Amino acid sequence: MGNESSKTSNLNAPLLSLQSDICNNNMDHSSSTSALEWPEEVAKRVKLIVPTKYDPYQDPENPSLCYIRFDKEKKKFIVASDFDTTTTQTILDVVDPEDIINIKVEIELLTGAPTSRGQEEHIVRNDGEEGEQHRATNEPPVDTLGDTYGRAILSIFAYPKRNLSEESILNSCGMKRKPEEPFRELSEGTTPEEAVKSQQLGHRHKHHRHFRVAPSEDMTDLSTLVQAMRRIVSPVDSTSLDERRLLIIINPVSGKKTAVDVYEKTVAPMLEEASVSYDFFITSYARHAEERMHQQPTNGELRDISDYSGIVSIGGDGVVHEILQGIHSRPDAKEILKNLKIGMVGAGTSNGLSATLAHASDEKFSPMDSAFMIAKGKTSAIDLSLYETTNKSYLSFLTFSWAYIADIDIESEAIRFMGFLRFDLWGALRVVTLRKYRAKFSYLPPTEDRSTGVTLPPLNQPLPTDEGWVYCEDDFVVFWASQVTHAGEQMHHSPPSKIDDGVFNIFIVRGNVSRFRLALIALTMAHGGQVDMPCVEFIQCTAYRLEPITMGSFNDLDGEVVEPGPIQAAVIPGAIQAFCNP
Ligand SMILES: Nc1ncnc2c1ncn2[C@@H]1O[C@H](COP(=O)(O)OP(=O)(O)OP(=O)(O)O)[C@@H](O)[C@H]1O
Repeated sequence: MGNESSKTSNLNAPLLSLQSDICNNNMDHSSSTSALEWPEEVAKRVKLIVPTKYDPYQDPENPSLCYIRFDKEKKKFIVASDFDTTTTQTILDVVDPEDIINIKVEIELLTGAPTSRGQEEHIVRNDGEEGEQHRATNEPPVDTLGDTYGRAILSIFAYPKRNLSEESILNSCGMKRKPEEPFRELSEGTTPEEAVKSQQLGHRHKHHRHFRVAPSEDMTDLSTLVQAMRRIVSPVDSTSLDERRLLIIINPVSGKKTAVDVYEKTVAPMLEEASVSYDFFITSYARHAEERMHQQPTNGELRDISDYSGIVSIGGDGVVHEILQGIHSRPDAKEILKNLKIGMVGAGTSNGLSATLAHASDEKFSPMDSAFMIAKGKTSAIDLSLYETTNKSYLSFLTFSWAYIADIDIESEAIRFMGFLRFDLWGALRVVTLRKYRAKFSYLPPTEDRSTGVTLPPLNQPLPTDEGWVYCEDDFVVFWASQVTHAGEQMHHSPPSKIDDGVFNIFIVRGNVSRFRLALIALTMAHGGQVDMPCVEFIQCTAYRLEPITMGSFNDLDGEVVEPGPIQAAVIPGAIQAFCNP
């Protein structure tokens, strides 16, 4: 367990002459109103050199200048040749603050006499992008090292959605990147809602911007500008970015065994760009992640998880399940849940939590899109639930299934090598060999106030008769209780669910269903098409108890087999924060 590695990004090390406030992240996030306060006069004074990719023919001895302004109405940063929006100007670039994970001032070190050129004298570049080279350092930006001197680079680390080429970013905001063209309003017939919607498509991809700052005696303006930009980029993140420290848990055997690759190529580089510190470890055996959650001795080489602001898993839902059971076993579980944030980068077979968080945030499902949400740092409360079987209790985040779905999930383990296809094949088999299971099912419908959870009597004691509980006994084919919309990246099985609605949505098909109808339901449930079909019910409740009469199925909690027999559950509303942006 001692094989944990630590990464603390130092890319934001303070520049001597710029004062640490340019580079540190101690931002005042106290109110979203202050987030939109834009230092217009200061921004006019910060002159940037137009990158050669925008103007390849400019004179390097006398380069053109540009400025960053903030369009409050459209909520976009605009890089333009002029500040005056009423006169002719060139819009060079438009950057959506929502796409930005960090803004830094870095120093490019050069040798030789300072000139306005210097492109051919660059030293190192740290992000592997095309364009002018630079590197982050805490060296001073003046000539203090013999013939070495530095110049400031303003870097914007952004991940717009893939379908937006540079041109279409501009178009979606109604601004074309034509030289000498005045600022344009949204093109005819395009509503602001449509422009926003057009950005809700596509995967994210890396599109960073680097601007050389024109030499200036006074760097305070640059500091003020960067801080204002940062406030707009993350106005409500109460955790200072400096305080963020994540524990990344990687399951190398999840799904197609890509988790280590996903970490190295996608997650680690993005966290470093976002200046997030983190420790990571690769699991060596089943339940390794669960063990890691146990309290660490204070003198040990590992940090206790209470020292982290968040835990991120790279793998499947099984790792998240382990993480939650590990936390659940601690005496300080309540405190941990209150303070910890969780994130998931799906690299397993199903990836239900990751797909649900992406869906709730209008993001696509992919490692890059999930890593973006984690690096961006926005969080929202999600519900968890407490399940109890005869001898054990569990913290759950995803689904409980019994009968048809549990049989498919657990029995198809035998053909695990087939990936997600295993569920389709086993599903078809189970339609042919249809099984019905009898059970007593009791549930508590939600009331107006869902902010506090329900406390249930022990499983061996009767439920109250006078508090609105509904009781039934029936044959069931499908019994699938969810707190998430997706049980997997290709399984949008519970469209009525919301991550923080304080209820279970229980998808039920009773024993009177025909094979043909069940086949239709099975074919459509991957995209939620079963919702309005005959024989399909969605029951909302804040707590329930299931007492199987026909034995033989599995109790499948979050994709893991738990103790068979009677089971009961209650929602824990908004129990933990998750990295997402609903
Ligand atoms: N190093 C390891 N060797 C063997 N098993 C491991 C190791 N690390 C974790 N595990 C186990 O692997 C199991 C499956 O992991 P995980 O859920 O990440 O992948 P998956 O089953 O492919 O995805 P999903 O749960 O989304 O369907 C977990 O139950 C966990 O206990």
